[in-house]
Amino acid sequence: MLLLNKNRRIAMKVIYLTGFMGAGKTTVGMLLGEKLDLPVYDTDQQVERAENASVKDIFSSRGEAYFRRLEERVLRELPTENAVVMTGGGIIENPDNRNFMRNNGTVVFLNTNIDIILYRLENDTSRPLVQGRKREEIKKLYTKRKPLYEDCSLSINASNKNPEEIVKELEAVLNASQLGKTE
Ligand SMILES: Nc1ncnc2c1ncn2[C@@H]1O[C@H](COP(=O)(O)OP(=O)(O)OP(=O)(O)O)[C@@H](O)[C@H]1O
Ligand SMILES: O=C(O)C1=C[C@@H](O)[C@@H](O)[C@H](O)C1
Ligand SMILES: [Mg+2]
Repeated sequence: MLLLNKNRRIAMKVIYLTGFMGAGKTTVGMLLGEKLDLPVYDTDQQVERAENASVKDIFSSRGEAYFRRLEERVLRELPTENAVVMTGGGIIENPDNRNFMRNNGTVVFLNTNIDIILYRLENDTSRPLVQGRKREEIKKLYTKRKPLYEDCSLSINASNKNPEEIVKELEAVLNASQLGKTE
């Protein structure tokens, strides 16, 4: 049975949180993990741990392709049961990653309006794909990726809501989507 009530839970597939940079994956994921009493993992943090370097430094010293290979590897090394996994914003660009997440868990797209995201990212210096880029370029990347986020996921409207409201809605949607399913 896949139930989101921790008192009744036997086993649960991983909840993968996807979405653009700044969408709120880490904020919402931490809260969701707390509420469901599940461990949380963040693929960016796992990559950083594996390399003992920041995402920014990995991009600048080894390049994006190298980062993407590490990202693909850590995704596969993480638990595939009873966990919340927050993913890097670009993880869905790789179709193998989308299939992996779809096959191993419930994929949730945190759908946050691009204007809110741009506001949040305005003074960011930690995200290599934001730094030095014009708003229009970031918007273009978002537009290119949006169908990929939507492709594999349950979509949650995360704009103009506080993290608690998003988690509440997420729990309701996940419970509804899992009703009647048994394993
Ligand atoms: N629902 C929300 N309402 C208001 N602010 C939020 C909300 N969710 C997140 N934030 C704020 O937006 C910023 C980005 O959030 P967060 O780091 O959780 O995004 P992310 O999706 O994990 O980004 P990244 O892809 O870069 O890891 C943070 O400053 C966070 O406090
Ligand atoms: O959107 C992206 O491609 C990225 C998002 C971040 O989470 C990091 O994974 C990295 O900065 C790349
Ligand atoms: Mg994050």
